[in-house]
Parts: sequence; structure tokens; C-alpha cells
Amino acid sequence: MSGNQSRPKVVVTHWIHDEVVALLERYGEVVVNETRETLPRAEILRRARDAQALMAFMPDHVDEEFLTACPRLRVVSAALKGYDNFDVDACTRHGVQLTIVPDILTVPTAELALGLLLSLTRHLHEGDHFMRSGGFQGWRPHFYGTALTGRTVGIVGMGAVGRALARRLSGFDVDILYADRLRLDPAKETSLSASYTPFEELLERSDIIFPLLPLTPQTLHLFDAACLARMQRGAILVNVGRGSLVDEEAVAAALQSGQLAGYAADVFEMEDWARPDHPRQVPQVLLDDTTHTCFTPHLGSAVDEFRLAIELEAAHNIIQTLQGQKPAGAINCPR
Ligand SMILES: O=C(O)[C@H](O)CO
Repeated sequence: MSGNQSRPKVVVTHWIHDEVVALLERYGEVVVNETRETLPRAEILRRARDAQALMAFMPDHVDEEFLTACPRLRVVSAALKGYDNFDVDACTRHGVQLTIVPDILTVPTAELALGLLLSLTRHLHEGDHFMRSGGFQGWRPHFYGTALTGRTVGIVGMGAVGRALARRLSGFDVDILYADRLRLDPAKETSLSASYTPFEELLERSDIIFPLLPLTPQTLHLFDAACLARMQRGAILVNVGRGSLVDEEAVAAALQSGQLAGYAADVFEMEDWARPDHPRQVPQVLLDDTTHTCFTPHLGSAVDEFRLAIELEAAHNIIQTLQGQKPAGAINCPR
């Protein structure tokens, strides 16, 4: 299939709901990935080389090479918030509108962050595995965990997800510290029961830390060996932001030495395609350590109605661009 002037070609790199396909079909010829897998990059390029619009997802890497191979693209609509795998400057140079969906993932991601924390601190995933392995004979004095009440929680990056998490944490009777470039206004701090704290101090005072920053050259490996060493001995790190906010090898070493008591994550360095040196897999040593780690496969926004809403917003960004309007989720001004 090829795009033409009257029926623009819209390529969707991953599976989406039928109603979103139907919506897009009112505006163009839609080629959608009907599998639940990521297609090889060569196949995506083959489909997109004559497309005017691309709906892209976390595993996609839209860079200079991609854009050069798809010269008719007018819009790359990323169905996500964290656009670190998308080269904004290259899009701008190629006259391609890049759009994102910034807010819809907020609540499910905050909920998942709490779930990971509870699973790690109360051994939920290990307990579940134990039950299914046939070992349960009734109560025993085992799987003792850590309570949240009375703990100090540090949120690094008080954006929408950080604030949603703070609101949910306040029911757990914890002290909430936060670090960010900008301080919230006092009324907001009060409503979130969160205290502004310089990053270094937050590291030293927190029992549990959530890095919730975008991945940029400045935040890459923010939680490296030196940073982990500044944390309280026995602290816990929960990462639902981007894998490369932490140095996973340094995290593994800190777990082994006892400097970290736990690491829970929904995101992994191997997903950060824009880094030429990104690891190709999650370190095996982390996967093997089921006592001190708990992992989910990038499920932050994986709630059906939220995914549908994200896809619909991404579709509207495509439609608005194709109709010559400035799309709501625009993050660049292409020439
Ligand atoms: O940034 C986002 O939206 C998610 O992490 C990827 O789907």
C-alpha cells in the first residue's frame, strides 16, 4: 500500500484497539501491526517509507536514519510521555511534527509504583511463588518484610507522576520529601504533605526513593555507584521512570553489598534505544536476585481504558496534523 495526496498513509507500529483503527481509517489508509510483538525495524521502515503519519511506541527509535528513510512523513505521534527514544531535533530538521501524550499515564503509573513498592517490601511476589510451588503448610515465621508506616520516602522529580504518587502515599503514614529543579508553591506542598529537600539531603534521609525524572543527558545514570553510596544503608529504590536513570550494574553491586536492601523496577536500561551503548538485556544478576528485586515488564500505563485513551489522543494528534492544525501534543515546531 502506498500513501497518496487524498488518502494519507498512516502506519501504526504496534497493536492498538479496533476503535482507534476505525477512527484513523476515516482520515487515511491505515497499516497497523496486528501482532502483540514489536516488528523488526526493517519491516517498520518498509511500511513507513511512503507514509505521511506514524503512530509510534516505546520500543520505536525514530532518529535521523529513520526519518531519511521515510521522506514523506509529516507527523510522528508517539503514544507515550517519555520521548527519549525520539530525536526531536532530527524531526524538526526533517519538517516532521513530533507529538506525545503527556498526562494519561499519570494515575496508572503512580498506582504501579505503589504496587511494586508493596510487592518488594512485603514479599508479595515471593509469597505468591511459594504458594504455587506447593510449599504452603500453614502459617510459619517467614517472609518478614518492611512496613511503610513511619518511613521517609523521597521523590526525585515532582512532576505529574510524582505528585500522583505523593497523594497516594500520604495514606501510608510516611514522611514525604521531594527534590526538583523547581519548588512547588507552599499550598501544593501542604496538600501533598511533601517537603522540598535538596537532592543530596533527600538521598541521605530517605528509606525509599522513587526517581521520576525524564531521561536526558543530565539524568542518565543519576543513580550511579556514587549516588547509591550516599543513600542510607538498607534503602530501597523503585524505578518506574526510565531504566537508564539508574546504573543497573551499580544497583546490582549495591544489592550485593547490602547498601541497597531492594530494587523494584518497571523500566530497564535495555529499553533506552537512543543510547548507542544501551545494554541488550537486564543484568542476569538482578533477575536472579528474587529476594531483593521485583520487576514488571513496563506495565506503567498497562490498564485497558488508559491505553485506549492514550491511543485515541495519539490518533487525534495525527488527525490534527494531517488537517493542517497544530496538534495538542506537539513538542516541536517543524519548519
Ligand atoms: O513514557 C511513557 O509513556 C511510557 O513509559 C512508555 O509507554
